[in-house]
Amino acid sequence: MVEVGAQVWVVDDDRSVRFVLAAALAEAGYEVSGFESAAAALEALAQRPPPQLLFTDVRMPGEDGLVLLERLKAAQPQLPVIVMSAYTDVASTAGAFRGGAHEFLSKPFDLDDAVALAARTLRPAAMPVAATPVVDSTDALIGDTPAMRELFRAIGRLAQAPLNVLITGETGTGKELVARALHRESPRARRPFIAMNTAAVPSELLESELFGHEAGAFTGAHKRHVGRFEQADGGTLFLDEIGDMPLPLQTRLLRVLAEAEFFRVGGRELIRVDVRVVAATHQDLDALVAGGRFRADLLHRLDVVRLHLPALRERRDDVPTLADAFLAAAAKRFNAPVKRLDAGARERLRTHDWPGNVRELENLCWRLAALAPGDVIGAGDVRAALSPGRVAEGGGAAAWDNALAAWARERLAAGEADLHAQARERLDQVLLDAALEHTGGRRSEAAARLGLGRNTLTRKLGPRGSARSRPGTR
Ligand SMILES: Nc1ncnc2c1ncn2[C@@H]1O[C@H](COP(=O)(O)OP(=O)(O)OP(=O)(O)O)[C@@H](O)[C@H]1O
Repeated sequence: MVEVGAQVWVVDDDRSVRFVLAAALAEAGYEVSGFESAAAALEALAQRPPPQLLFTDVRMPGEDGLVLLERLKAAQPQLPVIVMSAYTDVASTAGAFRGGAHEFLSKPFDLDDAVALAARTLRPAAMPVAATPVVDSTDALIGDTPAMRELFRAIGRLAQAPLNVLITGETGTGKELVARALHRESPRARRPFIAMNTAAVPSELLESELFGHEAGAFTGAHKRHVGRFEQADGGTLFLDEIGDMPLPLQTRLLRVLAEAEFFRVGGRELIRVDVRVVAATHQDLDALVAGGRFRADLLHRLDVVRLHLPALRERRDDVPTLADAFLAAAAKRFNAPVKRLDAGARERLRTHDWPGNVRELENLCWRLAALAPGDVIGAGDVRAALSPGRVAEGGGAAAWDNALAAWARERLAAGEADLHAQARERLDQVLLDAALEHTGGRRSEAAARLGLGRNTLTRKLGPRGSARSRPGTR
């Protein structure tokens, strides 16, 4: 039942917003008063009974809507406040929810939605939200499409709640950035954010990575190691690629999540932790559960709330904005003037399919910033940078392509026939050497980093393998 006759206040310096919202609410049966500033609303509050619901804009001359929210929450903690703003970034939505906003309404909004929201709000009692210190925002999530605005609202709201969150979405859609935003805007912001990519750690090391081990717990464990759970105490643990977690470890993780305590590997001391777990995956976990490869009970525990990140091709209007931001970041890093995209380039970017999502776009922009001649980037430059073989990864890809093409041309000119086999062998060698160097000779880790099985890596290493890996390493 809508509480008809309830008092609703609308605070906005924009007369037309005030007018149309007040009219729509009045038509729905509410008693509406409009105010053009925070000061006017506060003054009225000192003189008459408070309303049952208040809508406020954020940016207004004088004190802004968030200050008004703060004052209202101090004076009338139970009064639900709906914050309206054209700025739907995470910092704004989180700021509003942190200040105790009941809801966040992105402008421009549909009047019917606003009225429905008022009705919903006035039905049950409003939920008070704990206040926390404001934290600076970095790693801004960019996006202005409806899907992203919805996501930002959800992040703002969820950051305050001590719930586990599961983030789904294709590779490169920004899952880690969302996890960081959830942490940054949460009451845990001053404690650590610890990330672990399940797929990047060899399965035999995962348990000790997560829970730590005591000295001598297994061969090679010379010193006590504090696991990620302990490192994240009081903060947030981000478990990326959770779908890759082996079943036995899923069982252990489930137990730890249920009990908030565990033993280090080989340890006797019971470790208690207070950790919020945010997990992410690009896989369909429900399908993995159906196939018996992921525990249903673990999924339920991680998936208290699910945030889905749309693929970039589902929000094409964000592409030019993201591209501008990446070009600006690249220019800053190169200490060079910012390159601009002309209309053709923007359209070419918008219509690309982006299998690698935002990461692919980011890499492309860095290539364009480094390689496109001139300060204005045209459709031709974009097309060249998008040409096959250059799409997915890495700022050095263009140089690599050029070197490979030169090599191929040379061999073809020399009349050679089995170029592909030769190229593959070189590719394997270069990748393996780089990965082994990176991991200090640890083969399992090198294989995981390359996305190869350990047996495949050993096969590729061939006879040279035994000479290369260090004694005692795995
Ligand atoms: N909305 C966004 N605004 C700005 N940058 C973004 C956005 N989404 C993603 N990025 C950038 O794209 C890159 C990939 O993002 P991120 O690592 O969060 O993706 P992911 O979904 O976790 O990828 P994966 O599944 O491969 O781990 C990062 O450099 C990130 O900063």
